Amino acid sequence: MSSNPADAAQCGENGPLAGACGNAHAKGPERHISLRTSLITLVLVCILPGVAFSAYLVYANYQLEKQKITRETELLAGQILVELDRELSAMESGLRVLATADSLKSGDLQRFHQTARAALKSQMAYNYFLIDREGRQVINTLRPPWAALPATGNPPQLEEVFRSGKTVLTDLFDGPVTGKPTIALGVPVYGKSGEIIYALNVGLQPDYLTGLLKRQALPKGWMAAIIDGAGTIVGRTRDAERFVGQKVVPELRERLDNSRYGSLAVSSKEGIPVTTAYARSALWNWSVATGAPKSLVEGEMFRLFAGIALAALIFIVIGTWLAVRITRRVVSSVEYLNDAALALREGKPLTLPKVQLYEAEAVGHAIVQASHLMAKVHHRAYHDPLTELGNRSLFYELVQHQLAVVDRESGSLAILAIDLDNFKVVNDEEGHAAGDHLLEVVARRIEGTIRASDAAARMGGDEFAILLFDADQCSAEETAQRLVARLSEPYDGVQCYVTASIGIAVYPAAGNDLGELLENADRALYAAKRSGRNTFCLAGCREQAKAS
Ligand SMILES: Nc1nc2c(ncn2[C@@H]2O[C@H](COP(=O)(O)OP(=O)(O)OP(=O)(O)O)[C@@H](O)[C@H]2O)c(=O)[nH]1
Repeated sequence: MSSNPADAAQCGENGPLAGACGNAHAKGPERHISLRTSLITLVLVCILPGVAFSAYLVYANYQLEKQKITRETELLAGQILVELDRELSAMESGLRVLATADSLKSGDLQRFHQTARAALKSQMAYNYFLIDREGRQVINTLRPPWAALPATGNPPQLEEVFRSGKTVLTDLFDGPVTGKPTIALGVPVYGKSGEIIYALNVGLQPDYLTGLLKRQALPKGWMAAIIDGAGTIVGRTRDAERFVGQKVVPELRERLDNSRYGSLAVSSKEGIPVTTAYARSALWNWSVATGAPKSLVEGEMFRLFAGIALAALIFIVIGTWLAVRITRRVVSSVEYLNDAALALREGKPLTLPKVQLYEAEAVGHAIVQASHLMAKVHHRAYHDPLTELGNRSLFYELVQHQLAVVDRESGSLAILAIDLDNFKVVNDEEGHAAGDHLLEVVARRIEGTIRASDAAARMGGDEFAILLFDADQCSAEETAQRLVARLSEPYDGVQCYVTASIGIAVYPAAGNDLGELLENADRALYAAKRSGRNTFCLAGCREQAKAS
């Protein structure tokens, strides 16, 4: 309890939870956090690290996936390049065999035309054409052997065949006969004396290279392209018609010029961000590039992030909802318990407070038990154990209280002081038990004689007192008259004749406060005794007793 009555009063006025006030005073100002805030914090503390860790795992997985995809694009670029090299090498071998045809060496170009056309059927080649040392086409399987052929328009790269005698793979150029984009693979044709007399070339269409790419097992959404030595796209898995003949994006071009293989993040010709890998052939100076859209990996990551965010949101909503429910339960239980604890001071037995928590229920039971104990103590403090009437303390409190009411409402009240006559004789002659019994009967007779709204008390020994509410002199005297008569009636089991004397004090005539009223009532009582007992006397009236 607070040592300062003012503080205690203040605590009492602070509402149902004022019980906590005492501690706050004892320990000084403390930081108070509501249960709801604490529980919501708990929910967040439990959920957020899990969310952060999950997000980290998703991000780490994304990085791994990115590395994996980079490796796979590199691997795929290498595989396609091997395939391309193999195809071109096979084509070169066929071309070299064709270059040794007797008809070429003997100069029978018409017969060679037939041989070449026949060879077309077994090759993926578009056409064969023969160029002499002056760069003129002398045979083209796209034209009859006697037809005139363009004297110019062949790619200068093919001149290298005559210079070095090596196989040459040209970049993309517009075929002088068809006017269509073409690639040529040329080998030397040696004459009888061992000099290079022609360059025999096979023409390839970009469709052939695109077809080669499409035969590869590319994961869904991926793309691949074949790039010539000038950085021009010569085959492409996606939108080949649109992009074949165009240069690759500058970033890739730069990388192709500087390294044989590698990877980079770049946007494709369509503007799609792709993880790109490239590999340049050691044989032909051509490259293969493969690309995996970043959205495949990032989309998966964003889907996972969205899933985590949604799950976290659901957990937070459920956790908060539970926290609010638990808070309500705890707070309502604490309020009920607090109300019950405050009601203890009234000294009335309580019923179990309405609590929703098992732990609070145990406290509630303890409070109920305490209330029963308090009620007993309270009853004992204010009641006479023998007669069960109120005792002196209760009587004084009642009179004090009623005097305040009467003053406010300009009413009246009367006090009757009663003392049994010759009661000692009962004790002496019939024993203490008989005396006790008689006192109990006297109490019941007093209660039966006054109004239910009046109050009777045993002041001690054989003395009783009565507070008559709203009583004036006349009604007080009538009541005293009835009491004297009732108490003088015989008592079962008691031989002695017992009567009672009564002193009456009417407020305000007989005194202004409790002390004066009691004193005057006692005086009147002794006046009644002096006037012969078994009668009553009004305070302030000189022994004007009325015999019953
Ligand atoms: N049986 C019993 N006797 C009590 C109790 N309390 C007091 N007494 C007795 O009650 C008597 C009261 O004394 P008095 O009032 O002087 O006796 P009285 O015979 O009534 O005398 P008057 O009032 O002058 O008529 C005493 O003998 C006490 O011992 C009680 O609780 N039980």
